[in-house]
Amino acid sequence: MKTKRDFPSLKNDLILRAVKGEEVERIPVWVMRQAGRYLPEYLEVRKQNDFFKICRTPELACKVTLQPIDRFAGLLDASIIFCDILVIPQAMGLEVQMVEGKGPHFPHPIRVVEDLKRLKDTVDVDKELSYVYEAITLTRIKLDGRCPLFGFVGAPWTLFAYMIEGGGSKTLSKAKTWLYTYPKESHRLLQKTTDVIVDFILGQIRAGAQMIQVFDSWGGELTPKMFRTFSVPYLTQIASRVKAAMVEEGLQVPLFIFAKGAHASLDILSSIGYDVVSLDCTIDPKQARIDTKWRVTLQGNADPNLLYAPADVIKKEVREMLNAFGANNYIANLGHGMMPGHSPDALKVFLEAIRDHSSSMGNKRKFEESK
Ligand SMILES: Cc1c2[nH]c(c1CCC(=O)O)Cc1[nH]c(c(CCC(=O)O)c1C)Cc1[nH]c(c(CCC(=O)O)c1C)Cc1[nH]c(c(C)c1CCC(=O)O)C2
Repeated sequence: MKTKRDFPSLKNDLILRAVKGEEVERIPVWVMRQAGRYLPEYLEVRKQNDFFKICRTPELACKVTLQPIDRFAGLLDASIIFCDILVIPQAMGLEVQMVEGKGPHFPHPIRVVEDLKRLKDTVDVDKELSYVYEAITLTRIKLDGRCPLFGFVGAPWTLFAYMIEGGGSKTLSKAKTWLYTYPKESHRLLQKTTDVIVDFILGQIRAGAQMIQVFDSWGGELTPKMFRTFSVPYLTQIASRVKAAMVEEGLQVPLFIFAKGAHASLDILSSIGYDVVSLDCTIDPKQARIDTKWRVTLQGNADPNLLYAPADVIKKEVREMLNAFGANNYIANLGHGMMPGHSPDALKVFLEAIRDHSSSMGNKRKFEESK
C-alpha cells in the first residue's frame, strides 16, 4: 500500500462542505463529462490519440481533466479524472474499443455461460489500473488545490450489462435475459465485478481521489424488484467495504451514487451508505427530497438539453432548480453528461447562473423552512 502523500492544500472545499450539510456561501457545481467532445481543446488532443490511449497516458489524462478547470476558471467546484467506466471490463480480460460515432464496442462480449471462463480468475487491480492511479496523483498535484478531484467507477449492474450486450443497447435484452435465465451465474459475475470495483475505488482514494462517484447509468432499465435484487446488494456492499477500509486507513472520502432513472429506489439509495445521491432530470427535486428524507446530499439535475436553450431560459431554469432543491445539502449538476453538440459558452452561462443566483439565496436551511 502506498503511503499518504502531501498534496497542495485545498482552496475551494465548497462541495465537501455541502456533502457534510455545512452552510455554504454559494451552491457548488460541476458537470458530468465536463471534459469531452464539446470542448475544442479536447477534440484537438483526441485528433492525435485513441480514446483509451488518453485514459492510459497519465500526462494526457491529466491534461484533458484540467481543460474545463482552466477554461471555466473559478466556476467549477470539482474536477473528475478523465477515464471511462469500461476500464474495469478491460482489466477483467475483455477487449473494449471506442468506435468513432458509435461508442464503446466489445468485439468478444460475454454471450453464453461458458464465456465466463474468458475472464481472469483473479485480477491484480492495482497493477492493471495503475495508470489511473498515476493520472489521479499527477492531477492532484497540477490542480494545486483549485478544487477537489473525483475518482469514479461503473456500478456492477451497468458493467455487467456492457459486458453482455457488447456495447450500447436500446433494450438491454441480452443482459436481462441473463438475469432471468441464469440468476446464479449473473450473481457470480456481479460479485466478481464488485470485488474489482472495491479494490479500484480504494486504489483511487489512496492515489489522491477526494470523492468517488459510482455510475449505475443503466439502473433505471431494471424493474424496481430487479434493481433491488441485482444492483442494490452490490452497491450496498461497495459502500460498506470501502467505508470499512477507509476507517482502517484513516481516510475520509465521500461516496456519490448516480443510478440514472432509478426513481422508484431513491428511498433505498439514500440509506445504503452513500453520502450523495445524484439525480437525472426526470425526477422532480422536491419529490427527491421527500423520497430521500434529507438523509443525503442531493446532486443534479438539469436536463442536458437545457444547454441548447437561449441564455435567459437557462438562467430562469437554473433559478427554479436551485430554489426547488434549497441552498443546503445540494450540489448543482446536469442530470446526465455533457453532449458533443453543446457549446462551451452555454455551459458558462449555466455555471454563472448557478454562482449568481445561489450567492443571493442566503443560507436558508432546507427549502420547506425557507418559505
Ligand atoms: C455509461 C458510461 C460510459 N462512460 C462513463 C459512463 C457513465 C456516465 C454516463 O452514463 O454517461 C463515464 C465517463 N466517461 C468519461 C468520463 C470522464 C470524466 C468526465 O469528464 O465526466 C466519465 C465519468 C469520458 C468519455 N467517455 C466517452 C467519451 C467520448 C469518447 C470520444 O472522445 O470519442 C468521453 C469523453 C465514451 C463513452 N464511454 C461510455 C459511452 C457510452 C461512451 C460513448 C458516449 C458518446 O458517444 O457520447 C461508457
